Amino acid sequence: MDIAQPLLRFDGVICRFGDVTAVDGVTCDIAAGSFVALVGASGSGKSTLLKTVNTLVAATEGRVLFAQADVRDLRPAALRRRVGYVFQGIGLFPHFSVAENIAIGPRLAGEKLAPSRIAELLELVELDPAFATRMPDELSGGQRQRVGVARALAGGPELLIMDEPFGALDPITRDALGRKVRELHDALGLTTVMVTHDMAEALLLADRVLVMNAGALVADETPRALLAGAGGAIAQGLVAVPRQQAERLAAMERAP
Ligand SMILES: Nc1ncnc2c1ncn2[C@@H]1O[C@H](COP(=O)(O)OP(=O)(O)OP(=O)(O)O)[C@@H](O)[C@H]1O
Repeated sequence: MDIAQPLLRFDGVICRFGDVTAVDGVTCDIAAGSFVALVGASGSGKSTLLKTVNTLVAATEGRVLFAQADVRDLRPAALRRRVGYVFQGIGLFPHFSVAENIAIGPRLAGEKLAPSRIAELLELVELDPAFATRMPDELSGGQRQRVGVARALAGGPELLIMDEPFGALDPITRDALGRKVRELHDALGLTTVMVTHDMAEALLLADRVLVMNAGALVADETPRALLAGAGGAIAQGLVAVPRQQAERLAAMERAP
């Protein structure tokens, strides 16, 4: 692939649902190999924008290009294979085993995953391969999310898109899984776009942070630039939350 070309391009994307304009003209390139966090207030259009990538939502206007092809022109099976996703509300199939859940994408594309590949995927997300035969309700929330990540990686995707993947987890599991995903991103040479409500998570995991407000992109900065004050008032309002928490904790430590 031409390295000058982005892996993902949002080109004037607008998404309307009746009277609501959820995404209001987003234009942005995402380079291969980058880890991008998408943040912003509830209802700002993050999930909708992400869903245009795997065509769960169709752009009303504009285009989404994946490796220079309009996603609407790609065969769904090919798109599913090349774009792994972990989405809020799209959990594991409860009546399928862990192995069957992980293998579902390739199976829909007519390919059977070997047990050794399933074991390898479980090991990638630090689960014992013996989990393959378990049912989802026999797993903790964190383990289920790990299986969700393994499922997203099963087709050997180039792009990983994640919508609040760690939202329902306790802070320690959330931190561990976030680091694991960043490690997998680096090791597998992925391109990752992750929606998160947690600015600290975005700053710590991503190379680049996109901030949405009322359907529009209002900031596009590196974590370092955001911490140095860049990005404007909305971005800085989000950065202030973890910064003030850290300052309050530091003040408590200093207090007699
Ligand atoms: N299928 C839909 N039908 C109608 N309106 C929708 C639909 N999906 C999203 N919306 C609306 O579009 C706007 C943006 O929603 P979206 O879920 O993209 O925001 P978000 O930034 O991801 O929010 P959150 O952080 O709460 O998940 C909201 O006003 C929402 O109600």
